[in-house]
Order: sequence, then structure tokens, then C-alpha cells
Amino acid sequence: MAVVPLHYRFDGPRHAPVVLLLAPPGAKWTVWEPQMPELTRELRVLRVNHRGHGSSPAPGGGYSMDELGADLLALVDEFALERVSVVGAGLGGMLATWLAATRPGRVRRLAYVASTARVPRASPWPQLAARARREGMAAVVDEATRCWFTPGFGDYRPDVVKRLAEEFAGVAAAGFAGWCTAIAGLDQRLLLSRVRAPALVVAAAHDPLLPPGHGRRLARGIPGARLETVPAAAHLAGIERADRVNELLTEHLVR
Ligand SMILES: O=C(O)CCC(=O)CC(=O)O
Repeated sequence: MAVVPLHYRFDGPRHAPVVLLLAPPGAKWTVWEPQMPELTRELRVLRVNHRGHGSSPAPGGGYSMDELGADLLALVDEFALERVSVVGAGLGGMLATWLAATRPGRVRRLAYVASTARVPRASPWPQLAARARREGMAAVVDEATRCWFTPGFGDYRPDVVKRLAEEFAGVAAAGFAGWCTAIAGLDQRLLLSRVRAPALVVAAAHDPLLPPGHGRRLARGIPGARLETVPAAAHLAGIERADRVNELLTEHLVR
């Protein structure tokens, strides 16, 4: 299994505890920009771009969770980070679960934003990935990103919506599609009881991709997990309701 050297960056105080932020597939580390001012006050934030995203190489073929997780472990090993907190958004949260369940000793605290333990049966992602391979990312950008925000947010911050859509279109189709192979039909419910880290599950009240039931089931499966539902937000709740998501993440990760 060949490890891919991921494009990464650190921000925040050099000797503070590290938190690793995992974006959803199709998004780059910039998706966490609204969290940065808050989180870097007391944490050292490590952001990565997944395979094929940003400057991270995109090997051809499908990827597996084990491969994506090995990329992350190689990075945290390179910096001798014995334990890190991990936050995953969307399906990026499934990679956070993989880490927390298979390497419980390496994860200090765990948090999710609009995530799940099980990819929906009717997930459009496998078809989007196949189309992206054939026709390129630009062909699927509208369908993939239309559930990211509530319609009101698009009217209020069209610049943000446009920037993220452009970034999505700039992701390597091989990277996006490879990632989608890793999550196709993925069901991690049996992994959840192996998580030892204190966990916070943030669901978004108006998320059409992963409605709050996903968050409820995720929280129910992880021993002692806390569930919070953020109102007035769709899938990218960390952007749309950065105020509340930041409050919850800071409380969970710092205090
Ligand atoms: O597979 C689904 O239907 C959910 C897709 C999703 O959550 C994508 C993401 O990680 O943002």
C-alpha cells in the first residue's frame, strides 16, 4: 500500500495541542477558513488536502479507507505527533472515524460536522464520481455542491458559494473519484463502539445530504458522544453557521 505525501499546513501556536481537520471530498482545506481565527487561539491546527485535492498527488484507480488513513498516519508520524484531535466534515468524518476506531490511542478528541456512520443507500456520489472521471469535475460541480448551503445563504454570500464551487471544479477527477470509491456503500456502524476519544457530533438541521438522523445515529453509536444540532444550516454548516460551530468545537476541543 503506497502512502501518498499529502499537501498540509500548520497554523496556530507551535507548542499547542494539535487538531487535524478533514474536509469533505471535493473540498480543499480552505473549507475550514471560518474556523481558523477561533481554533488557532489555543490549538495548533493541521490541515491537509486529500489525494488529488490541492497539490496532493492523485494516484489513479480507487482508494480505500485504509489507504486514505495511512496517508494521514504517515503525516502525523512524520511530525512525531503521538496524539491529535480530529475533526471531520461531511464524508471527511468517516476518515476521522477510521482513525479514532483503528488507532484509538492516537486520537485525543473527536468531532464531526454534518457527518455519518453510513453512506446513504441512495447516495449520488458514486455516479457523480463516474461522471467526473468521464467528463471532468466541471460537469458535476452544480449537482455536487447544490446542497452545501441553504438558498438564503447563497443569496447572502454568493462570493463564498462561487469560490467553493470553483475549488471543487479544480480538484483532480482521479482524486475525487478515488475518494468516492473508498466511501461507496461504506457502513462504519460496527466501528463506532471502538472509539475511545470523547466525541462531539454536530448535525445541521437543514442538511439534505446527511440529514440530522445521520448525526443522531453516529452519536448513539459512539460511547458517551454528545450530539448538537445547528439550526439554519445545510451541509457546510461550518461555513454557514460558523458562529455556533466554532463555539461548539472550541468548547469540545479546548476546554
Ligand atoms: O453520499 C451522500 O449522499 C452524502 C455525500 C456527502 O456528504 C459529501 C460530503 O462529504 O460533503
